[in-house]
Formats: sequence, structure tokens, C-alpha cells
Amino acid sequence: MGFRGSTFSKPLSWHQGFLILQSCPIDVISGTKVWKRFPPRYVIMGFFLIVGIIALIAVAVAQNHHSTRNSKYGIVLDAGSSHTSLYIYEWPAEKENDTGVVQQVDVCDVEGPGISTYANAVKKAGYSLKHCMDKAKEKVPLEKHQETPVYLGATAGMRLLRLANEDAAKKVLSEVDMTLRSYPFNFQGARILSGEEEGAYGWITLNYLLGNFKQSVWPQFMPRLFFSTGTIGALDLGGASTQITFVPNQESIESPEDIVNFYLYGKNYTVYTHSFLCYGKDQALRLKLLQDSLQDPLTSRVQDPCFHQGYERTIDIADLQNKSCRPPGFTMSSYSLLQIEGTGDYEKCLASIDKIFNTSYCPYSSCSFNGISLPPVSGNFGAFSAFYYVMKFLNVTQAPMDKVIETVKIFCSKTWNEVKTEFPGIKEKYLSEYCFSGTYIISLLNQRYNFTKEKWQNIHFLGKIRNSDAGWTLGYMLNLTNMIPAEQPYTRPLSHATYISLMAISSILVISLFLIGYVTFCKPKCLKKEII
Ligand SMILES: Nc1ncnc2c1ncn2[C@@H]1O[C@H](COP(=O)(O)OP(=O)(O)O)[C@@H](O)[C@H]1O
Ligand SMILES: [Ca+2]
Repeated sequence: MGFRGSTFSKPLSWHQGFLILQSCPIDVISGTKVWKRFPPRYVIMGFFLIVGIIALIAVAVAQNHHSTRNSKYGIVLDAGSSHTSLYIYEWPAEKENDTGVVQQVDVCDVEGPGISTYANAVKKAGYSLKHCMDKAKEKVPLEKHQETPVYLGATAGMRLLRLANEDAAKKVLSEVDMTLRSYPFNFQGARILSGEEEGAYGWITLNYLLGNFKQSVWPQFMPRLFFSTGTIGALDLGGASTQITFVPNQESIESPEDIVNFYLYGKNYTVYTHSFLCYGKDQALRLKLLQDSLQDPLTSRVQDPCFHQGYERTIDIADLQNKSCRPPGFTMSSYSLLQIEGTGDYEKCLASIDKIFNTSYCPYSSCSFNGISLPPVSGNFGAFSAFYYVMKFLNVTQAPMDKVIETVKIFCSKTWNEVKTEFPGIKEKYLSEYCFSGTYIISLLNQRYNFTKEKWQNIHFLGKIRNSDAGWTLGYMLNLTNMIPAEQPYTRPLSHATYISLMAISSILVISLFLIGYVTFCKPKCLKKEII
């Protein structure tokens, strides 16, 4: 195809046209420079083209640079039964209602035990937090201190202390309050979370970090089939309580007290959540030991299959006795000290753990234990906190249920000396209890929650998601800062950065095409001379 009115003897392709444009400054026939003959309008056009490109790139860079710099911060202290951790979160100020933009930027582990253990030395409860709060002061930019909210949430350790001694719990909280108030942040209060809140916020954290609340604009135009909008259940194992939270398959949850309703990003969620106080792994071990102490009223020595052979521990029975956490059918022991001797036997350990659950009655169609309703577990679950620590130690976070059982069996059968030699760097308290903890997790998940072999595959043991720890703290902050809107905010199909970049590329393309078209169709004099 030729060009009408063309002075060329043969058709010229776009490709050729582009080559000619590039070769314009040099006279290819005579080899002499043609700069002098270059009309000023081309110089001006070239100049504007270069300025335009530079301007577009500068706008894109400045725009994106600005959005990463204007950050907001939030601090949450997780005052657990065994320890306190401080989390610092950061998010871009102008995107705070978008899903998945809040990130954990730092975590600080408070030295020493949980705040509830300071009931008899309350001053220490506040003092213990200073080191991490000082670190937070360094991490959060100075100019952001005043606007940065700080929250402290206490969990099952403080719930138990409140049940045992309300006054002591109040004093611990007020000490902690005083310390946190003395920092230049925007302190929002220290309080005890209910078990339901703990479960629900853990569920929100998981699903927020996994982007499960996100309803991108694309699915509205595509069949639902291609986009799963499901949520993932949450399993949290602490020291003093454990939580299970998920959206059940069946429409109605039989126990109204276990229902939480959320309206998030324009969607309704009816969530089942239950928190079992006294069934965190430390309290569950206490329940088991108390149960064991009743075994033989004639001796204070007990053979314990949940500890390794060769392991011995002497326990003050008074320490085990927590008025709020007692095994079914408990009677006071006549001994003050309990001497434990490990025998390391998984099957027997599983049988002894069984006794801390009451499964003799269920007023609903299905129960977990102690007469608590549990709808059939369905869908995927994220299992975090001690569920993750224990499975990670045993190296079975990805394993099928049979492999997990086999691994715990083998681990329990090792002697205490073997275990200590194999894992020299691990805290003795943790190391001595992994056999119990592993068995307890199998008992709870498989036997009480009814995660069968098939359903076990749907449990994902996880510590972090995209660098943020799985736990209730992020969900708590998102809720209190109103960062999860009820209605879905208007989301643009393209991100700001993509929009700017696409605009820049398209502008360059349009200008280039314009120039090529001009050169090809209008044939400026300088080009005609070269070809002729
Ligand atoms: N590395 C670890 N290995 C085993 N267990 C751990 C590890 N780190 C923490 N834990 C345990 O995880 C649990 C955390 O519970 P915590 O959050 O303090 O209590 P709660 O949530 O019941 O208030 C405790 O039992 C603690 O001993
Ligand atoms: Ca916890």
C-alpha cells in the first residue's frame, strides 16, 4: 500500500518512518551535518517533548513520595497472662479506610511475666512497660507522638485475677494506666478485653491481613465464581484462655451468646466465637495436674505421662489452686506439695488430658466440651499464638494430622536428657512442656473441636501474615480507630501510582505518535532532502 501524494518511489512503513526520524540530524548522502539546516520549530518541539517527559516523571515521583511519607501510627499493648508485647502499626494517612494498608512496623517484648502476676507488687506492673514505651518513643517520629493513639488490652490472666480479686485487678490496671499516661502519646485507656472481643478481634486481624474483606471493583463485573469472598476462621491458644471464631456453614447458631455480628465494607458477617477461660495451655496443664493430684490420696508423687522420662518437678499445690479454674469433680487435696515424675507416654497423656474436659452433657445439637455449643467447623482456619509456637517447634506446621500425632508421640517418648541435648538453646519451661502442649493441641482440635483428618488440612498454623503478627491487637486498633468502615469506600480501579505511571506512558506515546505521523505525512524539508 502506497501513500497518496507520496514523493517516495516505494511504500514507506511506520518502521522506516521511525528510522528516518532518528537519522534526521545527519545527512546520510553527503555525510555532512544538517544541524544548521534544522528548522527552529523542530528544536522547539524537541525541547517541549523533553520538558514534558521530565515534568510527567517528576509529578509521578513527587506524588508517590508524598503518599509514603505522610504516615500515621498506632500502638497496642497486648497484656497476656504470660507476657506483654507492644506493637507499633503504621499506615498512609490518606488511605486509612482502604483494606490491608495498616502494617506492623515494630514489636517489643516486655521483660518479665504478664501484668496479672504483679497483683502483690502493683508498682512493678507499670514499671515493667517503660522499656518498650521508651523504644516506641524512638520509633514513632517526634512530630507524630501527640496524635498516636496507645491502647492496652489485658486478656485472660487479668480476667482470672478480676474473678479472684477484683480490687487487685483494678490496682494493676490503674498503675499501668498511670505509666502509659506519662508518655507523650494519645493514651486511650487500659482495659480487660472480654473473651468474645479477644476472639472477634483475632478474626478481624486475620481476615484484614489476608485481604478477605476487600471487595475489589472487578468482581462486580465478573461472575462471582471466579472470586472467593470467604473469610477464614481464627484459633488462638493463649496461656490462660483459648478462642475459636469462624463463620459457620449453617444459618443459625444455637447459642445466641456466641454470636457476633459485623457489618464491614458493605457486607454482613454472622460470626460464632467462644473463649474458654482456664483452657489456655498453662491453665490446662494446671487443671491436669490438679486432676492428677487426686489420683492417689495416699501419695503426693504422681507419674506424669505428659513429661519426659527422667524429668522431675515439684509443685506447690496452693499455686495450682485458682478458684476460677478447677477440674470437673474437684476436691481439695490433703498434700501441699506435688512431686511429678515424667514417664513420656503420648497415649496416656492424651487420656489424662481428656479428663479436664466435661463431655457428659450437651444441651445443643453439637458441643465442644463443658456443655458449650459448637457448630460444625467449616472452611479454612488460621491457628496462631501458642498453636503456632508449639507446632513450629515440632516442625509440623504443614503436616497432615497423622504426621503431627506421630511426631508428638516420638517427641514425648524421648528422655529428658535426650531432649535437653538435642535442643540446648530453648527455655527449660517451654522445652519441658512441648510434649504436654502438643498433645493438648491434638486433643483440643481433633477431639473437642472435631477437626477430622480431612478438616485438619484446612488449619494453617501461622505466626505472621505479611510481616504483621497474627493476634487480636491489630483488629482491636482497627475497630477503635474506626478504620474499618461499615460501607465499602469508593475504590478506584487503579492505584494512584499506577494511574500516574499510565498517564505518563500514554502521554509520551501520544506525543511520539504525533511526531511520527507528522514526519511521515507532512515530510519536513530536511527529511525530503535526505531521501532524494
Ligand atoms: N516460644 C514459645 N514456645 C512455647 N510456648 C510459648 C512460646 N512463646 C510463648 N508461649 C506461650 O504462649 C502462650 C501465650 O499466652 P498469653 O498470650 O500470654 O496468654 P493469654 O492470651 O491467655 O492471656 C503462653 O502459654 C506462653 O507460655
Ligand atoms: Ca494472648
